[in-house]
Amino acid sequence: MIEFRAVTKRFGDGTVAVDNFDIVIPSRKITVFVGSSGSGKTTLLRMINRMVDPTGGDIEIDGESIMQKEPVSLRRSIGYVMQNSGLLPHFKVIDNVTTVPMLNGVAKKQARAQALELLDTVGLSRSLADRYPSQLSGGQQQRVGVARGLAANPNILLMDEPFGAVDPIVRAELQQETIRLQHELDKTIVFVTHDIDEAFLLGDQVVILEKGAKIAQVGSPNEIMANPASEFVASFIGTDRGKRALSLKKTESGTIVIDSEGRGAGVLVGGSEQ
Ligand SMILES: Nc1ncnc2c1ncn2[C@@H]1O[C@H](COP(=O)(O)OP(=O)(O)OP(=O)(O)O)[C@@H](O)[C@H]1O
Repeated sequence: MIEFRAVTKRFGDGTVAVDNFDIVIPSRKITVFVGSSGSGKTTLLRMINRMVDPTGGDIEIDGESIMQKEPVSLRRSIGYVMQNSGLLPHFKVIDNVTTVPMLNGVAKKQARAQALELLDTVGLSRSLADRYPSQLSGGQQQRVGVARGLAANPNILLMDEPFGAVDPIVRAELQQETIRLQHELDKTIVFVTHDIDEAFLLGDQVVILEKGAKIAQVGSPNEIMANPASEFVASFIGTDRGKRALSLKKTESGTIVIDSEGRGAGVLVGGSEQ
């Protein structure tokens, strides 16, 4: 469990990126921070592994304050996957994946064997191990980024807009892979996105943020969709329009579900129409 308690981050120029933020992030689930640009998502994520230190409040991992931990070893014990994969361009795939375990003292041979297994885990062929990042597609690079994030076998995986730069089809694949990996590996994943559809697809817990990381609503996707806490949330998640604003329409051949534009979206199965 990760707990933020009254966490504030004021940068040197006076910008308050995070203002008095509280949340409990449960273990072995996916928590998604979602909000528009500048709402403080990345700052929140980076405070968990002390890439950024809070200026107020405290963050605990399993009851221990991270401020008591040595930043470099903390960072190496938590996986981090960023947009554009963040791979080292002059390192082969295999060396990108083995870097952190070897810094942690794992012998090279063992680190390489584990890295090849991780390529299997993230759905990449082992034949790509000796390529350089520039010789991979964007989606493959992101998979290597995930393998690298998992390399030190962390309990916690931080993912910062990891699929923002890939095309929609590959993105959908990578989203499904993330769900599969979480089920298989049982990690605590904290995921940042500005895409509410991605947040609802991946999140067990979704945290909708406004400027200053003010929580507009926190809950499961179903809770938020069924009961948006404010007009801001309703508008952000789109329950007032498009494919999430569904209604029933009786037609001569039966009742169908339509979206806000009147397009057929499906039928109700197994439930009451009332
Ligand atoms: N090093 C810094 N110095 C000063 N201000 C910063 C710094 N890093 C971030 N900020 C500011 O803090 C606020 C939150 O930034 P942050 O990157 O956390 O937002 P975000 O929600 O992740 O945005 P995006 O989706 O665009 O990445 C913004 O106003 C940003 O300009």
